[in-house]
Amino acid sequence: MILTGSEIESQVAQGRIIIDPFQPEQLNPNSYNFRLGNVLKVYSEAVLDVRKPNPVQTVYLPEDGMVLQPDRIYLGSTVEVMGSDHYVPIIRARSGVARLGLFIHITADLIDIGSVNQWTLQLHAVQPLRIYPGMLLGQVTFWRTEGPVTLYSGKYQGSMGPQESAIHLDFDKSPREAMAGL
Ligand SMILES: Nc1ccn([C@H]2C[C@H](O)[C@@H](COP(=O)(O)OP(=O)(O)OP(=O)(O)O)O2)c(=O)n1
Repeated sequence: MILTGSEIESQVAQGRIIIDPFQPEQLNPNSYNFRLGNVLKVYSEAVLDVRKPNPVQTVYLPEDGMVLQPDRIYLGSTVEVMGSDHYVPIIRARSGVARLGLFIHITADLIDIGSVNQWTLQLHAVQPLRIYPGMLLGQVTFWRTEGPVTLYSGKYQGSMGPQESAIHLDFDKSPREAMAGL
Protein backbone atom coordinates (compact mmCIF):
# COMPACT_ATOMS: atom_id res chain seq x y z
CA MET A 1 0.00 0.00 0.00
CA ILE A 2 1.33 3.43 -0.94
CA LEU A 3 1.43 6.32 1.56
CA THR A 4 -0.50 9.49 0.80
CA GLY A 5 1.21 12.88 0.95
CA SER A 6 -0.30 13.70 4.34
CA GLU A 7 0.77 10.31 5.71
CA ILE A 8 4.34 10.90 4.42
CA GLU A 9 4.33 14.21 6.31
CA SER A 10 3.04 12.50 9.46
CA GLN A 11 5.67 9.74 9.26
CA VAL A 12 8.43 12.34 8.75
CA ALA A 13 7.19 14.16 11.87
CA GLN A 14 7.37 10.87 13.83
CA GLY A 15 10.90 10.13 12.56
CA ARG A 16 9.75 6.96 10.79
CA ILE A 17 10.60 8.43 7.38
CA ILE A 18 13.72 10.57 6.91
CA ILE A 19 13.57 13.36 4.34
CA ASP A 20 16.18 16.00 5.13
CA PRO A 21 15.67 18.80 4.33
CA PHE A 22 11.87 18.43 4.30
CA GLN A 23 9.61 21.07 2.74
CA PRO A 24 5.84 20.46 3.01
CA GLU A 25 5.27 22.29 -0.29
CA GLN A 26 7.15 19.47 -2.06
CA LEU A 27 4.47 16.95 -1.06
CA ASN A 28 2.22 15.50 -3.77
CA PRO A 29 -1.02 13.52 -3.30
CA ASN A 30 0.97 10.28 -2.93
CA SER A 31 4.67 11.19 -3.22
CA TYR A 32 7.30 13.80 -2.35
CA ASN A 33 9.28 15.77 -4.95
CA PHE A 34 13.05 15.69 -4.46
CA ARG A 35 15.79 17.98 -5.77
CA LEU A 36 18.86 17.39 -7.91
CA GLY A 37 22.21 18.05 -6.22
CA ASN A 38 24.91 20.12 -7.92
CA VAL A 39 27.49 17.35 -8.45
CA LEU A 40 27.52 14.97 -11.41
CA LYS A 41 29.91 12.13 -12.15
CA VAL A 42 30.62 10.95 -15.68
CA TYR A 43 32.52 7.79 -16.57
CA SER A 44 35.73 8.72 -18.34
CA GLU A 45 36.20 5.60 -20.42
CA ALA A 46 34.11 4.64 -23.42
CA VAL A 47 33.91 0.98 -22.49
CA LEU A 48 32.83 0.11 -18.94
CA ASP A 49 33.64 -3.13 -17.15
CA VAL A 50 31.46 -4.68 -14.41
CA ARG A 51 34.46 -6.51 -12.92
CA LYS A 52 36.63 -3.40 -12.42
CA PRO A 53 36.33 0.08 -10.88
CA ASN A 54 35.39 2.50 -13.67
CA PRO A 55 37.07 5.92 -13.37
CA VAL A 56 34.82 8.98 -13.28
CA GLN A 57 35.17 12.71 -13.76
CA THR A 58 33.34 15.03 -11.38
CA VAL A 59 31.38 17.91 -12.90
CA TYR A 60 29.76 20.75 -10.93
CA LEU A 61 26.42 21.90 -12.27
CA PRO A 62 26.55 25.68 -12.73
CA GLU A 63 23.62 27.84 -11.63
CA ASP A 64 22.83 28.63 -15.28
CA GLY A 65 22.58 24.92 -16.02
CA MET A 66 24.32 22.35 -18.14
CA VAL A 67 23.23 20.51 -21.26
CA LEU A 68 23.10 16.73 -20.94
CA GLN A 69 24.15 14.87 -24.07
CA PRO A 70 22.22 11.78 -25.14
CA ASP A 71 25.11 9.38 -25.61
CA ARG A 72 26.09 9.03 -21.97
CA ILE A 73 25.03 8.45 -18.40
CA TYR A 74 25.45 11.15 -15.77
CA LEU A 75 25.40 10.10 -12.13
CA GLY A 76 23.69 12.70 -9.96
CA SER A 77 22.20 12.59 -6.51
CA THR A 78 19.30 13.85 -4.50
CA VAL A 79 19.83 16.96 -2.37
CA GLU A 80 17.81 15.25 0.35
CA VAL A 81 19.04 12.50 2.62
CA MET A 82 16.14 10.06 2.53
CA GLY A 83 15.16 6.62 3.73
CA SER A 84 13.10 4.64 6.18
CA ASP A 85 13.38 1.62 8.44
CA HIS A 86 9.61 1.18 8.12
CA TYR A 87 8.62 1.77 4.48
CA VAL A 88 10.08 0.90 1.08
CA PRO A 89 10.89 3.94 -1.06
CA ILE A 90 10.48 3.77 -4.84
CA ILE A 91 11.65 6.67 -7.00
CA ARG A 92 10.16 8.03 -10.21
CA ALA A 93 10.72 10.98 -12.49
CA ARG A 94 8.32 13.87 -12.29
CA SER A 95 6.05 13.73 -15.28
CA GLY A 96 7.22 17.14 -16.53
CA VAL A 97 10.80 15.88 -16.58
CA ALA A 98 9.85 12.63 -18.32
CA ARG A 99 7.94 14.61 -20.95
CA LEU A 100 11.25 16.20 -21.93
CA GLY A 101 12.83 12.78 -22.44
CA LEU A 102 14.92 12.61 -19.28
CA PHE A 103 15.37 9.32 -17.45
CA ILE A 104 16.31 9.98 -13.82
CA HIS A 105 17.22 6.37 -13.13
CA ILE A 106 18.11 3.51 -15.39
CA THR A 107 16.04 0.54 -14.24
CA ALA A 108 17.04 1.05 -10.58
CA ASP A 109 14.00 2.58 -8.88
CA LEU A 110 13.84 0.36 -5.80
CA ILE A 111 15.41 1.60 -2.57
CA ASP A 112 16.00 -0.92 0.20
CA ILE A 113 14.25 -0.53 3.51
CA GLY A 114 16.89 0.84 5.93
CA SER A 115 18.92 2.54 3.16
CA VAL A 116 19.34 6.14 4.34
CA ASN A 117 21.48 8.46 2.20
CA GLN A 118 21.49 10.82 -0.73
CA TRP A 119 20.35 8.48 -3.49
CA THR A 120 22.25 8.22 -6.73
CA LEU A 121 20.35 9.11 -9.90
CA GLN A 122 21.35 7.75 -13.29
CA LEU A 123 20.51 10.60 -15.65
CA HIS A 124 20.04 9.88 -19.33
CA ALA A 125 18.61 12.39 -21.80
CA VAL A 126 16.91 11.20 -24.98
CA GLN A 127 17.89 14.47 -26.69
CA PRO A 128 20.11 17.35 -25.50
CA LEU A 129 18.50 18.87 -22.42
CA ARG A 130 19.58 21.69 -20.10
CA ILE A 131 19.15 20.90 -16.41
CA TYR A 132 19.78 23.02 -13.31
CA PRO A 133 21.08 22.34 -9.81
CA GLY A 134 18.36 22.19 -7.17
CA MET A 135 15.58 21.56 -9.66
CA LEU A 136 12.67 19.40 -8.52
CA LEU A 137 13.56 16.38 -10.59
CA GLY A 138 11.87 13.30 -9.23
CA GLN A 139 9.45 11.98 -6.67
CA VAL A 140 9.70 9.35 -4.01
CA THR A 141 6.87 7.07 -2.97
CA PHE A 142 6.74 5.00 0.23
CA TRP A 143 5.23 1.52 0.44
CA ARG A 144 4.09 -0.62 3.38
CA THR A 145 5.78 -3.99 3.78
CA GLU A 146 4.59 -7.47 4.60
CA GLY A 147 6.83 -9.98 6.35
CA PRO A 148 9.84 -9.72 8.65
CA VAL A 149 12.12 -6.79 7.84
CA THR A 150 15.87 -6.99 7.30
CA LEU A 151 17.42 -3.53 7.08
CA TYR A 152 19.82 -2.68 4.26
CA SER A 153 23.51 -2.79 5.11
CA GLY A 154 24.98 -2.89 1.61
CA LYS A 155 27.80 -1.10 -0.12
CA TYR A 156 25.98 2.17 -0.78
CA GLN A 157 24.71 2.71 2.80
CA GLY A 158 25.36 6.25 4.05
CA SER A 159 26.57 7.55 0.69
CA MET A 160 26.52 11.28 0.05
CA GLY A 161 26.57 12.64 -3.50
CA PRO A 162 26.61 10.50 -6.64
CA GLN A 163 28.23 7.08 -6.21
CA GLU A 164 29.60 5.17 -9.16
CA SER A 165 28.91 1.46 -9.46
CA ALA A 166 30.70 -0.74 -6.96
CA ILE A 167 29.44 -3.97 -8.51
CA HIS A 168 33.04 -5.08 -9.13
CA LEU A 169 33.21 -5.77 -5.36
CA ASP A 170 30.72 -8.61 -5.84
CA PHE A 171 33.22 -10.56 -7.90
CA ASP A 172 35.50 -10.94 -4.87
CA LYS A 173 32.71 -12.65 -2.91
CA SER A 174 31.21 -16.10 -2.85
CA PRO A 175 27.95 -16.36 -4.85
CA ARG A 176 26.03 -16.72 -1.52
CA GLU A 177 27.54 -13.50 -0.10
CA ALA A 178 26.88 -11.58 -3.32
CA MET A 179 23.23 -12.74 -3.46
CA ALA A 180 22.74 -11.76 0.18
CA GLY A 181 24.19 -8.30 -0.46
CA LEU A 182 26.91 -8.90 2.17
N1 LIG B 1 18.60 4.69 -8.17
C1 LIG B 1 19.08 4.23 -7.02
C2 LIG B 1 18.81 2.92 -6.60
C3 LIG B 1 19.36 2.49 -5.39
N2 LIG B 1 20.13 3.33 -4.67
C4 LIG B 1 20.70 2.90 -3.39
C5 LIG B 1 19.64 2.60 -2.36
C6 LIG B 1 19.59 1.13 -2.35
O1 LIG B 1 19.15 0.64 -1.12
C7 LIG B 1 21.04 0.78 -2.63
C8 LIG B 1 21.27 -0.61 -3.15
O2 LIG B 1 20.43 -0.81 -4.22
P1 LIG B 1 20.38 -2.25 -4.90
O3 LIG B 1 20.20 -3.31 -3.87
O4 LIG B 1 19.41 -2.18 -6.03
O5 LIG B 1 21.85 -2.31 -5.54
P2 LIG B 1 22.98 -3.41 -5.49
O6 LIG B 1 22.37 -4.80 -5.39
O7 LIG B 1 23.87 -3.15 -6.63
O8 LIG B 1 23.74 -3.03 -4.15
P3 LIG B 1 23.95 -3.90 -2.83
O9 LIG B 1 24.87 -5.02 -3.23
O10 LIG B 1 24.56 -2.95 -1.83
O11 LIG B 1 22.59 -4.39 -2.41
O12 LIG B 1 21.45 1.73 -3.59
C9 LIG B 1 20.36 4.61 -5.08
O13 LIG B 1 21.05 5.38 -4.40
N3 LIG B 1 19.83 5.04 -6.25
